[in-house]
Amino acid sequence: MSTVPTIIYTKTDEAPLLATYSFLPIVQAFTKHSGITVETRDISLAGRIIAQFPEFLAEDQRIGDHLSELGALTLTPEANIIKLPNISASVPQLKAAVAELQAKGYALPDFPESPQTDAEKDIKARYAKVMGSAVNPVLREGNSDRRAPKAVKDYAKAHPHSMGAWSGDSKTSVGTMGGNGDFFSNEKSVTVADATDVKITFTGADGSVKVLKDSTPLKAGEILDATFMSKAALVSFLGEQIAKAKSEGVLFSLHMKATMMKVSDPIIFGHAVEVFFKDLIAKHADTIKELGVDFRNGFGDLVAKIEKLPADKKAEIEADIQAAYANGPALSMVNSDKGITNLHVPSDVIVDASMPAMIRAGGKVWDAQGKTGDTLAVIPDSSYAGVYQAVIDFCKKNGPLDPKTMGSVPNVGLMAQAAEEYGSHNKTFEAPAKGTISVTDAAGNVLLSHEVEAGDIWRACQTKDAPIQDWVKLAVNRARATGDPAVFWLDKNRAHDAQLIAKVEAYLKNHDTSGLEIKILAPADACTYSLERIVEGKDTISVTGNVLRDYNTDLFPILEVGTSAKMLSIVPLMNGGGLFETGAGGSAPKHVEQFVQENYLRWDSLGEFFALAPSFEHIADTFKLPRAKVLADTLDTATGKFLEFDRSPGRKLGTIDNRGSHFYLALYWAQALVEQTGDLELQAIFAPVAEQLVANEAKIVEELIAVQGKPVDIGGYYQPDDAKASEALRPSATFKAILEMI
Ligand SMILES: NC(=O)C1=CN([C@@H]2O[C@H](COP(=O)(O)OP(=O)(O)OC[C@H]3O[C@@H](n4cnc5c(N)ncnc54)[C@H](OP(=O)(O)O)[C@@H]3O)[C@@H](O)[C@H]2O)C=CC1
Ligand SMILES: O=C(O)CCC(=O)C(=O)O
Ligand SMILES: [Mg+2]
Repeated sequence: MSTVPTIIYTKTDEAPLLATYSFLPIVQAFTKHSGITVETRDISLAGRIIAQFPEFLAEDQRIGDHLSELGALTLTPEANIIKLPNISASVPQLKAAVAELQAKGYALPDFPESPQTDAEKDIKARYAKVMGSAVNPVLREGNSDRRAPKAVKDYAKAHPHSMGAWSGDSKTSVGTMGGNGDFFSNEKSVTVADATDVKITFTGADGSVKVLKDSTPLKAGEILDATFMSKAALVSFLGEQIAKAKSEGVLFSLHMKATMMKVSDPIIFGHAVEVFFKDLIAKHADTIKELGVDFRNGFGDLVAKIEKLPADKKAEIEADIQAAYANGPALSMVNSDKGITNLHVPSDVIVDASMPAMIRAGGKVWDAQGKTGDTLAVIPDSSYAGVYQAVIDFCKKNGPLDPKTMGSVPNVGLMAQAAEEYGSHNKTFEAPAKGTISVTDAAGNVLLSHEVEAGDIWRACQTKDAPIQDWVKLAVNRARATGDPAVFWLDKNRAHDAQLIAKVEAYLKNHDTSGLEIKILAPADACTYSLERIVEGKDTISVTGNVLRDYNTDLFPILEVGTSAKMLSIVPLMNGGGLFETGAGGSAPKHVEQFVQENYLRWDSLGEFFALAPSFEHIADTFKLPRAKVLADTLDTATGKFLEFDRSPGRKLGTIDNRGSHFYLALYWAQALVEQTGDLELQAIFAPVAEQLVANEAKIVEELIAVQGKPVDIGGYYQPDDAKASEALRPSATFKAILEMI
């Protein structure tokens, strides 16, 4: 065990990275006399790309594989990681990041779209390692406990965020395939009694055999599922939905998770683009082929590549694009000013955040004119789509939820060791032809098999037993700690869930559940049950699998407290370490755009504050370091005061932004350190600091606000220049000087 208490503060991307330039120096100053070391590790997209290609780069450009290092650390009891959100890159983002780094002098290889040689295949495989959700599954060696702290709920009740109106005649609804060839309907699941190693094989109708994955070790008691989405069913479903949106006069929107489901969902996304623009694509098939357009990267891939065409050809295609828009249903927009539609980039619209935002807005999305309208929200697979329909039905009947009075739905999520769908990407395949895909164990027994057609998307998912036991324990602990009902969102009619229910029922018996209300309900029913309670101001713990963990921890926070940035998000690692995620949301790309345009950062760091307190507590416990507990308690007090005085970033220029909010946190933290009497040495150290911060409040705030309103250069998007970014994010000389006193 390491002897120096160390917090690893992750260096990530976009808005959280910008916030780090301002906040980390504060954390380092406040921990300086505590015996705690605060170090960073670079898990940004740029850092992860660089780490893959050492031999292409100069010595001083190389970065070690910090992600693997942290992955190993999560297996140890002293692991203590503050994990900020990072980019889960789609192909367009990956290419943009590579281009930026190349322009900065990094001799990285281009991303090979269709690799031919072994060397190109190796390069593509290395890039594949950093694509999509490549970070979280490595670090999440524990299950998740996400909830809105009481102070945040109280704040939302006192300062309710806006909620769009919902009327009974809203035409918004969810479109999903249902029992028609989707993942839900085709799922098969087994629990293996003994450890084994399974092989995934495709056998063509012509008798040819291809091993898709040679080895997947399973532990005793592990659940293994397999399922597929029929391409034919999907394509015909998408055609129907597009026609339906048009006939109902609502905006068509598609909601996928192409980042986390990085193999299956870009394929589905690509089909949606191809169906929507069917005539255009048929008419220009040859040109599209020549240009090497890949619709899995979104319609934007075509829009970008036609730039290379001669002017007349380009104009012809552009006119046909306009005709396609005019012919189809109106498309929901990501950015109507720039003409970016829902189908442009697969990572622009991500279901966990996009559906709650739509629901919060009263069932509305943006149209091409910048107005809002009702939508047919298409979520092809029906495993979880019903949850959103349940919320929509509830709001249509009862009107919008009221943040002033509503209860809460915290979440206990099964995610350790890449549980369920989010661990499926290395076991997801597009069927090469008509045939059978089978999973056989080490003894040659067929565990699962499906008849597939060319293009069907087949996937297998694993869920280990130890994480399930840990998850059940965590659920019981939360129910005991709160007295609230705990509902397992599991559907006995779904193959995987049926296996899980058997385990849940067995493992609940290992715990004292007397007096606790524990239920198992199918997801949509569990959602309705929780909503019926939420309007009565009651809390209901949602105990879910990995995907619903992701969905629910944006859905309920966004409705309850306006954003998932304010969530406490703890991952008690199974070997005793702690992973403290900051909030439950992402890296807020649009905040960066605003920052570089007008030097204003709207990012709210409450998630970071909430993560840091239990991180200190973990150190206090693990290293028997009372001073760490003092830091935790005083930070808690400071965060409470921060909420009470409403010091989160404002929404408009001229108010304090992220940097000002950090100043106030520092001020309140210093004051709390002075007010405590348990550690007199710390009290003495922080007395002059608190005094200086109070005395200079007006000056510091003025210095922080003075820089707003003009563009600012941070020297890069994916890899900002540290010196420039640090200067931009720490514009108050007075505040800096006071921190240096510590
Ligand atoms: N843990 C992780 O590493 C996660 C990473 N991601 C990644 O983040 C990127 C963007 O994902 P996306 O789905 O757009 O979701 P985001 O959560 O980044 O953005 C959705 C919106 O949430 C609001 N928001 C989120 N966090 C904050 C914050 N701290 N302060 C203020 N507002 C906030 C903002 O909108 P508003 O105007 O409504 O306030 C923001 O535009 C992707 O690359 C995705 O893969 C996503 C989720 C988790
Ligand atoms: O890892 C990712 O890509 C996103 C994670 C996420 O959305 C979540 O855990 O809530
Ligand atoms: Mg999420």
